[in-house]
Amino acid sequence: MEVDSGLIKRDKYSILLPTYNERENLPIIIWLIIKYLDESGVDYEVIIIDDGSPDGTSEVARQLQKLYGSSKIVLRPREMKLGLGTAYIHGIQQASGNFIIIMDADLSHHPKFIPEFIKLQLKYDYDIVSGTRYKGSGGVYGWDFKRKLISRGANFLTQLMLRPGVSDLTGSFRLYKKEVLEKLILSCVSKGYVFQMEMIIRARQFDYSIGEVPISFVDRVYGESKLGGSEIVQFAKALLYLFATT
Ligand SMILES: Nc1nc2c(ncn2[C@@H]2O[C@H](COP(=O)(O)OP(=O)(O)O[C@H]3O[C@H](CO)[C@@H](O)[C@H](O)[C@@H]3O)[C@@H](O)[C@H]2O)c(=O)[nH]1
Repeated sequence: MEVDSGLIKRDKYSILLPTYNERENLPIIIWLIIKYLDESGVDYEVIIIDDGSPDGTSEVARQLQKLYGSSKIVLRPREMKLGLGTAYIHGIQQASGNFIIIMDADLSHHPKFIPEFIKLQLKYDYDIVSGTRYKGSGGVYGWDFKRKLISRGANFLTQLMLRPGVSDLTGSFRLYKKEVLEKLILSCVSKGYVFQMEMIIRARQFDYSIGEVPISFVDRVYGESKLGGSEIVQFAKALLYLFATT
């Protein structure tokens, strides 16, 4: 799909892929990103931010860089596990694009949606385009009842308490103008998964425009989610903090 050959020439998209134990998923997600973005004709790079995964993800990443070239695949120098929030910050520091796309590396987020994000951003000049599982044709596939309840509950409570007017607050598949993401990251206090929700709340504070693209979220086939009880506690604390301070 051609996105818009007139407008996109000046733009570059940096796709941030945080990884922790994604050895099996990484070659597939990279292949899919390259397929869909080469077809759409945009200029892009993929930045793999691995946290010293013990399963050898970084070795797979190095092989992929050799295969596709270092202008397309950028790697963060080897790090110990510093967490998702820090991974995003390191990714942005390495990004040479004027737009940043954040997505999971575990095949939950299909790269076929990226050209839709780009098209919507170009049409309305949105500061952020957020993937939504909870609007229009969006959906979640493969989660058990408990996980669906956690996600729905987190979204419902946040809508009720903070009224951000964005349908999916906990998802992480998003496109940002780079300067917008830099400002948001500096203003966010949360670490871990809850960070995604705070980004939207802060974006509303700064009056950034946000568009939404319905996406299908498919639970990973290989590997395990890193969401645990501590992330849920962190979410609840952050929600109360934001409710009290915004
Ligand atoms: N570098 C790095 N990457 C990490 C870390 N923890 C997780 N990741 C990477 O971040 C992505 C998402 O991690 P998962 O642990 O698989 O997330 P999930 O449970 O499927 O949760 C998804 O849905 C949530 C909302 O329902 C989202 O909040 C979350 O961001 C993610 O999209 C994957 O690419 C994973 O390898 C970390 O500490 N460091």
